[in-house]
Amino acid sequence: MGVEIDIRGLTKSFGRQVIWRDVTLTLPAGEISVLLGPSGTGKSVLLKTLVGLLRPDAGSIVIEGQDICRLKERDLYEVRKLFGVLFQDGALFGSMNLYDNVAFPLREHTRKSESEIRAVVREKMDLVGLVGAEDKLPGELSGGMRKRAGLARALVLDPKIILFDEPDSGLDPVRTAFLNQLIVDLNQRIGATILIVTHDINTARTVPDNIGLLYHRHLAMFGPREMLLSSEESVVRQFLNAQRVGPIGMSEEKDADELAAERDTELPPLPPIPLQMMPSDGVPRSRQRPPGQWCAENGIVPPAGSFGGSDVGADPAAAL
Ligand SMILES: Nc1ncnc2c1ncn2[C@@H]1O[C@H](COP(=O)(O)OP(=O)(O)OP(=O)(O)O)[C@@H](O)[C@H]1O
Repeated sequence: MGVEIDIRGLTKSFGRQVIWRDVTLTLPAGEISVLLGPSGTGKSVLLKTLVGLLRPDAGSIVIEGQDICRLKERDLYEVRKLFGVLFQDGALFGSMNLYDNVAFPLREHTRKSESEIRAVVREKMDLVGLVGAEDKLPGELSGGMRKRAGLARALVLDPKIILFDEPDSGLDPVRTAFLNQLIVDLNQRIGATILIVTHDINTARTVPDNIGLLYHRHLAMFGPREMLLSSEESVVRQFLNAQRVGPIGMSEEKDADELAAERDTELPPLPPIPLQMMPSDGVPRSRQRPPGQWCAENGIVPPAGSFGGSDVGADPAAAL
């Protein structure tokens, strides 16, 4: 089962460049969260800070009662075992075949015998649909296969937290849909806490339980998927609906003249909130909320046509 990550007042600068300040959010245990934000807003820096590869200037990250920002390197090494990280390109060793790549963390961090390692590698390769490709070198694989191999390797130590850095980068929409399904199925199966950094709006709208948006050196909003998808907050609305009208410009922020020029531009209505992606077997994940529940509980009327026209508050399995 996953663990909660409690982030309070996190601030990070490189020299005089403030990346973000006072970032506060809780990643709920066992839920899937997505982090969005224009390029350069420090999403990857946040992921690296979560696994202790970068130290923040201020703030805390509490996991299982320990503030990892205050841990010594030796203790951090133990905490890192809670994490599985899928980097953008899979971060595989080019000279090792897939089997050895996936076995690597087990050989480095455990005392398992080679036959035990074989069983774990086979299970994870099976989970990501790569059985039979064990002898291939990373260079012989497509981008999607490399990502899946990277995911198998991220899973071998049975992580309680899985971080995905742009899992959809370089993938076509079909492969992205398959990978997203794999993430949802994985969450259902092992209950890990998952954080996905992505630029893919479709992923952000359909996969997570929660969405966060980094913008202008702070966390503009973080909360349940339906809260963000029904938000009238201009930056959230612009980003999640991929619109040009709004405060985000080509180089992050529009200036006063640009904003004044579009003051009278009428924004298109919010698009319907789509149904959340279900696990392949149609059984809702343990932390999955029925469609429309958040809106109903908070007195928000979702945009017309939301949830595929299903009844608000209906059982997600029934909505398929
Ligand atoms: N180790 C570092 N030293 C100095 N500056 C850094 C370092 N790592 C990142 N930065 C800077 O931090 C800022 C945020 O980078 P980051 O890669 O986290 O952005 P991002 O939101 O993930 O962008 P993208 O969506 O384009 O991947 C950038 O200006 C980058 O140059």
